[in-house]
Amino acid sequence: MNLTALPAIQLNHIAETYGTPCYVYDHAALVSAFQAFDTALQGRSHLVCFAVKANPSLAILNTFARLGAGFDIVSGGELARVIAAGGDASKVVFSGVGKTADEMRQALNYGIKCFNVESASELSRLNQIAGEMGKIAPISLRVNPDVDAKTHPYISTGLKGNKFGVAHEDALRIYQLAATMPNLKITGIDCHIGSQLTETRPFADALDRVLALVDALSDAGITLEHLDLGGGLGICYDNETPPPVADYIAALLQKLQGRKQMILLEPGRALVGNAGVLLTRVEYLKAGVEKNFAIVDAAMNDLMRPALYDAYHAIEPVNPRTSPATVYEVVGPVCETGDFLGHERELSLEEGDLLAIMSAGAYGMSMSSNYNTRPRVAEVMVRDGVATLVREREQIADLFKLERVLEA
Ligand SMILES: Cc1ncc(COP(=O)(O)O)c(C=O)c1O
Ligand SMILES: N[C@@H](CCCC[NH3+])C(=O)O
Repeated sequence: MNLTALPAIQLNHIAETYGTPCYVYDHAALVSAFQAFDTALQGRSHLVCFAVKANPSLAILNTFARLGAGFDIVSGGELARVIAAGGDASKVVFSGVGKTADEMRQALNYGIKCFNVESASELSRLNQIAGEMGKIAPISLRVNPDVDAKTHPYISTGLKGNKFGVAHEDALRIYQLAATMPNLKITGIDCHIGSQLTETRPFADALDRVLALVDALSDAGITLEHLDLGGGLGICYDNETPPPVADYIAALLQKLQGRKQMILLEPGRALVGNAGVLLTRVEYLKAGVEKNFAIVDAAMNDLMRPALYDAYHAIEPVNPRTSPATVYEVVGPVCETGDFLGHERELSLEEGDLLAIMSAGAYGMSMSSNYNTRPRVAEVMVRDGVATLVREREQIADLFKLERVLEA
């Protein structure tokens, strides 16, 4: 996202009206990111399932639902959000290695499109629960293709040693097992190899492995209605050069020529990452012995990606100054040395300045916490120049309203 998308005058106004820290989302950027996927898939039966974990804001889910999106969920909570936001349960796929019995019941009751099953044990549990409910559960197996996604190890999911999916070499056998289970219907195959991928190659390699399985399944008499190729397309945070959506999809479609199945994708970051910024104000400037610190009012609990993955987010002054820049560590008020938002940033700052932490629309608010008893921040969406508060800032009393002290 570049700051010209949301003019400084508007960001200043949002900060004054709703306070900081505050996430701000650009509706037009959300729409155009979704349309890039949808358009590239035109002419194929397809469903773009937004990965809710990237940003579960009701306003964002509702924006995508209106555009016809499906949703990739990983919990009963995410399913409830999709429904609350006006999403269509019949366009929901349910991923995740640890689905509980209650979550399975909830999803069966809503009539989701497909369970992306990640183990043989999960298959048995789902078969049993569907049977108890007198329902047939639509399933695909999430296959782990053992392909290196070439991304941060914490967010790589398609290698043999990862907990996700069933091993490629076990998949045929487990599909055959599924075919014997009376309360399951095999509808697809699923594969997701990791997040923030910046090359097409790992996607293409994974697809080759998936298609080899599709053919083996077909030879074994198991036909599929859809192929779910997961999410994972990266965005530019700094100087990465991920393929444009159209090129990434063209590379997949080239391999899918002659195949009739519906194509599902589960993008998260690519739909929301560059549609959001985190606004924060400089509280103090502090000259240390070795480093200068810009202490801002946002912290690792609001945006944990830098602390967790050493991830880079550009930091831009909303109202740039012309005075000479200083090199700052941009840090928050949390009591951890790992509480930083940016290292060695050249900025010209004064206390009270407003900063925008860029590319914060994905895995920002969704991974925020109340660490240090900090209320989660407000969220604002801008559509056609109008800013709307889509989530109120938490009140401190909210943070302990579920707690009790022991009686004396
Ligand atoms: C199963 C599954 N699908 C989709 C996604 C979305 O990934 P991304 O935000 O990288 O597109 C994830 C997260 O990596 C995931 O685990
Ligand atoms: N939370 C990660 C992405 C994880 C994807 C979840 N499967 C990030 O911020 O980059």
